[in-house]
Amino acid sequence: MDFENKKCEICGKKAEIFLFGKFLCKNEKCIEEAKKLSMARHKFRVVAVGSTNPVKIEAVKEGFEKVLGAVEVIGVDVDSNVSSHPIGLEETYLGALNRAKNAFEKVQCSYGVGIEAGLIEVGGHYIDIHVCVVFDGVKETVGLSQGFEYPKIVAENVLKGIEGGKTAEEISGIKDIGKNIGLIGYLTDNNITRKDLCRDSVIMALIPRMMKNIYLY
Ligand SMILES: O=P(O)(O)OP(=O)(O)OP(=O)(O)OC[C@H]1O[C@@H](n2cnc3c(O)ncnc32)[C@H](O)[C@@H]1O
Ligand SMILES: [Mg+2]
Repeated sequence: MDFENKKCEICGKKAEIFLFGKFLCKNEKCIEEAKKLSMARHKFRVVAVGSTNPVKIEAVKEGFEKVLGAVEVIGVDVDSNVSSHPIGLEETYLGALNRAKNAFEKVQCSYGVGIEAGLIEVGGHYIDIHVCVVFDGVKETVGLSQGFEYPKIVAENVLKGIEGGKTAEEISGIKDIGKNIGLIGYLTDNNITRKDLCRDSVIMALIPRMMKNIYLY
């Protein structure tokens, strides 16, 4: 980036860095001021989630607040236009993208967000992964969660067309497990919950939207 003749947008001295969407000198006070101004820009924004699953809605709220600041999150029932338990990264991504775009169309919002859990196979192991897509009406950004290996019976049932959540309920004895701690919560004694996986995927999808990164994407 060319800093020739560029002035710090806070104090007017020679600019040496580009941060929070501003040319800045390296003075701590200027950097702090620019950070405050950039956060102030992210006042209440409406974010529409393409799901009514409380785990996903809460995860989107926490992920956005961690990265972009205060938001109002609304969950809406939309079609993913993929199977109920997608297999393969491509189909899972498509489900998340469709949810994000459909939610964006349904609600007057700044961002539409889709989170889709899918099953990916690697080396004969079946991994549960969450894909998040954030759509702003023009471009989408994408992120993935940590993945964990599904117990064999769960993976086999998904391949037979039985949603993972159903088998997960049988294994754990927890009704609607996909709408609370998730199979991952049961398997890890709540050290990691499904909300954590969903929130991670949201934060990953927001990296390209952080002020300091925008010009890199
Ligand atoms: O209402 P939606 O948004 O569809 O919420 P969902 O829980 O069905 O979420 P997905 O469609 O994205 O998930 C596809 C399937 O994967 C299951 N699933 C994924 N991760 C899970 C977990 O950690 N615990 C239980 N089920 C899980 C989920 O229950 C679904 O049957
Ligand atoms: Mg579902």
